[in-house]
Amino acid sequence: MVNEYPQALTIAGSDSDGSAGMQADLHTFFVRKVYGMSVITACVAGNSYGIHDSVNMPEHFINQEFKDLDDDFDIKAAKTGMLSDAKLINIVVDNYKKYNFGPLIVDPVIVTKHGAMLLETKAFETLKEKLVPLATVITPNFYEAEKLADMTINNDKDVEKSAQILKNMGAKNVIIKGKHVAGETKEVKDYVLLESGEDFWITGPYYDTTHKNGTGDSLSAAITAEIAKGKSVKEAIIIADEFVDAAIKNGIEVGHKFGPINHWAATKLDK
Ligand SMILES: Nc1ncnc2c1ncn2[C@@H]1O[C@H](COP(=O)(O)OP(=O)(O)O)[C@@H](O)[C@H]1O
Ligand SMILES: Cc1ncc(COP(=O)(O)OP(=O)(O)O)c(N)n1
Repeated sequence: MVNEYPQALTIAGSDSDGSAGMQADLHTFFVRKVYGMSVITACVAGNSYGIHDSVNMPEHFINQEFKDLDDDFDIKAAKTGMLSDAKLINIVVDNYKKYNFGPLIVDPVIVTKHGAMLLETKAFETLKEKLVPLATVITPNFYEAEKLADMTINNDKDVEKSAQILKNMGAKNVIIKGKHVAGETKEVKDYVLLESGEDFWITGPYYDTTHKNGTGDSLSAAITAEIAKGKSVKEAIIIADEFVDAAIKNGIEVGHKFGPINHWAATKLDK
């Protein structure tokens, strides 16, 4: 017997410790029951203590990855992650426009929660001009929203304003992940602004844990998986938020410092 599963793509960097980047995306695709494929843009060497080196993939190799996937598969949705610099953003944008891989979920990865820069500062303008307008959904964290909207965010009204700025740049739907500071935050709040103009906040408990690497990757990958299965953007965002909440709440003990979230914890939420 041959089973059919929707196919989804991550266009992202590889994270050697498996907690974030493409590995977190593929863990997420797997437990959300979509078949995951990858276009590797860069490779990061690191572990639970931090990131220690990275290299970008050559242009000809990335072009070949896109071509090979297009030649053979029926990808229903795709997401972007770490793109390192303006050159990689342009390569990805050109390939994405050339092929049909469905709705694009843009996780505008700039910096990890432990402070490692994954995108050159001088590439911010290219990200805004070239990639943001292609986004079916864009998923910045608080810091990324400030950088992309070019404003300081002090309160909920500012979060809403930054989402509208991203929408005006061409992103169809926006989710801004709330600010959270260990020891201070009691509740996490993500703000959603949909293409229709409908907007809402998703709130949940803050888990004080050192095991939360890859939360943003997993959220955007779960949105991608649910859209690949045919869910609406609104349904996909709500399911993905629940999924990441359960994966943070039930962490797994791997490594000696900052560890991963537990994608298995959330399989019971499968819908
Ligand atoms: N400690 C936490 N407790 C509960 N939810 C969290 C926690 N950290 C992140 N989240 C949630 O995980 C998702 C990803 O957010 P975030 O960690 O800010 O993204 P990023 O990894 O891009 O910085 C959001 O839905 C956010 O609300
Ligand atoms: C290769 C690679 N890509 C992305 C990240 C950052 O992942 P993200 O989920 O956005 O952020 P953290 O929750 O891990 O801070 C990464 N670390 N490596």
